[in-house]
Amino acid sequence: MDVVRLQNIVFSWGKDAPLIDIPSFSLGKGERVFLQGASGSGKSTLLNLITGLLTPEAGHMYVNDVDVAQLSMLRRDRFRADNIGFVFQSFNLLPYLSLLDNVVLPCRFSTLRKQKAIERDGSVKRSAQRLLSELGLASQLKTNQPVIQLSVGQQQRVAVARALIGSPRLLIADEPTSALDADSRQQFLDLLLREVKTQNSTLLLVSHDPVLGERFDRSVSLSHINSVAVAQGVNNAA
Ligand SMILES: Nc1ncnc2c1ncn2[C@@H]1O[C@H](COP(=O)(O)OP(=O)(O)OP(=O)(O)O)[C@@H](O)[C@H]1O
Repeated sequence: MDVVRLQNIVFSWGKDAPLIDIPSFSLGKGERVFLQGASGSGKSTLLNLITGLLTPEAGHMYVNDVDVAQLSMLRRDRFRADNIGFVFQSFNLLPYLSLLDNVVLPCRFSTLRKQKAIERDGSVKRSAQRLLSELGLASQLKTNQPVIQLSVGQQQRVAVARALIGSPRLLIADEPTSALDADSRQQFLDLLLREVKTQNSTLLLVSHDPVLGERFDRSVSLSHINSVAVAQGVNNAA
């Protein structure tokens, strides 16, 4: 079964010519896909379309067989909270909350993820503790300090635990390794790929670092799936 299926998706920013025109693109259940492309080619825009933060002008955007673009904004927000975990370049953690409080947040917004966390670990708190321990943050968990006191690499792992709690079917990661050095990048990827596999979630990760692509089930270049040629882009993903 496909977790994500795009059909004839067209999107433009304002009155500009289309940036995205994708006849067909899909992600299978449990598949881990690396997305690369020139700077400015529309990778982040595509991720925002898949998550329903942006609405296409035409086409169908199915996530778990639900056409996200057809949902009202309220239902889209609920659908996103239930089904999609995010890891952003800037983490988007709440700096003065503890690591545990940051990780449990998605379960406050999604009853489905809360139920799944409870089914798996007995409680949301225990699920957050398990993920943080598996991600190497057991000692930080004991002091449960505000995330602002953690290193960049540690904050990144908190962001991964938050994205994974309640086993969302789809994980979206936009340049999640850009703040890390080469060794830390590989370690971070080890953790992310392992956890995603354990949960049988589908992963779509965007990065400019083509070396990381070797670790994925499939590597996709946006220019290969997008009919629009973006001339102004600087191809730093070659
Ligand atoms: N909010 C916005 N309003 C108008 N145009 C936008 C907006 N966000 C992005 N764009 C434009 O869409 C194009 C694609 O941007 P996007 O961020 O999706 O590219 P990207 O491939 O993720 O780039 P990068 O690799 O540099 O992060 C750019 O020309 C950008 O200026």
